[in-house]
Order: sequence, then structure tokens, then C-alpha cells
Amino acid sequence: MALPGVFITGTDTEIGKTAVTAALLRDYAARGVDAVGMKPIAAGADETPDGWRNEDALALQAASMPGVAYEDINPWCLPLPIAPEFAARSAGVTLSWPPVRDAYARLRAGAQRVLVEGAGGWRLPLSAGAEMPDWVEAAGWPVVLVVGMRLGCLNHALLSAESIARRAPLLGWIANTLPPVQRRLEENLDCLRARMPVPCLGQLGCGQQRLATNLLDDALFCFARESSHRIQSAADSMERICPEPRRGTLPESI
Ligand SMILES: Nc1ncnc2c1ncn2[C@@H]1O[C@H](COP(=O)(O)OP(=O)(O)OP(=O)(O)O)[C@@H](O)[C@H]1O
Ligand SMILES: C[C@H](N)[C@H](N)CCCCCC(=O)O
Ligand SMILES: [Mg+2]
Repeated sequence: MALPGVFITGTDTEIGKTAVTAALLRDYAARGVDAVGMKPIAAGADETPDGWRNEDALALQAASMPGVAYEDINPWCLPLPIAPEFAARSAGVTLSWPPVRDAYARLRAGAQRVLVEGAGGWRLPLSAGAEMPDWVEAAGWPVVLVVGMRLGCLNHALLSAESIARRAPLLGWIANTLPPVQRRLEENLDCLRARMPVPCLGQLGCGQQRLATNLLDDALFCFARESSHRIQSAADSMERICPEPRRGTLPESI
């Protein structure tokens, strides 16, 4: 079964999307699953002899299966560490979907899993008429929400889940325990487990490097099966409504 990429978004910037994505990639590697991380848009980069390089994209490349080109991991690498729309303006470029679409196709052709890290939070503006959810919808990526467990995360998590569900399938959420560990952490986790519309797929602890991928895989395979059933039933319905003409019999209307 061809699995779609999974879009990893977060309740904010700097809340652990990269830490969680890299930890998931390391667990896939330990399980012998060929997995690759992607950072379509990165804002904040250093100039190197090989070109501009972003630390998130490098971290994902390091945690990915070997031999993946940086340019496919990070098609849009912008020098300034600011909102990508403004960083693109400063760089004299306009963020567009085709380079991301083509790079993703190459990554997906060579890997069993592709984890696509967003930038900032879910509704990231990209240009005058586009936001990141437009690309996620175009790609058909299901979404996982990383919740940075810090004061304020309850509201951010619930609002993000509500907004994501309007545009894309939300597979689940992952708790990331950033330092310093928030007060009453367990009560915050219990509150989200009770209120979030989708299951918790794991928790990355403080300073941990690995995160089990089994719950993510369960949710992803379930999504892929349901999607293929929907496509098949739509095809079946079309067949019933307008069956292919049998050879040698032309419809009366011609
Ligand atoms: N579970 C954790 N334990 C310890 N440090 C963490 C943890 N999660 C994140 N951090 C640290 O917090 C900082 C922000 O994390 P990270 O870069 O993953 O955030 P992000 O959401 O990917 O940010 P951006 O929006 O810029 O992509 C980093 O210095 C990272 O090492
Ligand atoms: C530069 C930073 N580390 C992120 N890569 C980009 C964060 C974009 C935030 C946009 C916003 O204000 O919502
Ligand atoms: Mg990141």
C-alpha cells in the first residue's frame, strides 16, 4: 500500500516539531523502515560551500535514511530567521508549490515513510494568496499536531485541531515535553487526552531522542485503507452510473 507523507505541524514555532520528527525518524530507522524527513520551507539559514543550509533540515537529513539530497529535503531555504513570507520577500523570491511537489515526489519514490515538517504553526502565511494548509490539502497529506507542553498549550492545541480538521485529516497529536517541564504536566496531558478530537500518538520526554512510531503507523495505515476504500467505492459508483460501453454497442445518442 502506497502511504502518503505525514505533515507534522505544531501549536507554535520552537515547540518541538523538529525534535519530534527527528525522534520518529530515528525510531523508523531502528525498525528497519526507510524513512525520510522533509522541511519544505525553512527560514533561518547559514551560507556554506554547498549553499544555504538550515539547522532543522540538516537535523532531519541526519535522522533520515542515508543518501537523500539536501535540496529535496529543503526546497525553499531562506536566509532570514523570520516569518517565511517576509524572508522570501527579502530573498526576492515567491514561495510556490511546484518545487515542493516535485521534491516530495522524489522522496516518496525512494522511501517507505515521508515525514514533512511545517514551519511555525498550522496557518502559516506563504504569500499574498496562500497559506501552508493550501499545500497540505493539495498534497493530500494527513496531519499530526505536535503540542509543546507549556502554559497556554491547551488553547493552542484545541484551536489548532479545530482549524486543521477543516482542511485536512488529523491523525492525532504528540505531546512534547519541553524544558522547563511545566507545572501539573500530567493534568495538562489528561485534559488534552479528554478534549482533543483525535488520539495521542506519543509523548517525547525532556531530552529524549526516540519516540515510538507504532501508534503513528496504526493511524497512518488506517487512514490509507479508508482512503483507498473511498476511492474504490467512488469508482464503483461511477461504474454503476455510467458503465463503460461494451465494444460494438454505441449509445443511441451518437
Ligand atoms: N523534548 C525536548 N527535550 C529537550 N529539548 C527540546 C525538546 N523539544 C524541543 N527541544 C528544544 O527546543 C528548541 C525548539 O525545538 P524545535 O527546533 O524542535 O522546535 P520547532 O517547532 O521545530 O521550531 P521551528 O518552528 O523553528 O521549526 C530546540 O532547541 C530543541 O532542541
Ligand atoms: C524562524 C522560525 N524559527 C521559524 N522557522 C518560522 C516561524 C514562523 C512564524 C510565523 C508566525 O508568526 O506565525
Ligand atoms: Mg523545526
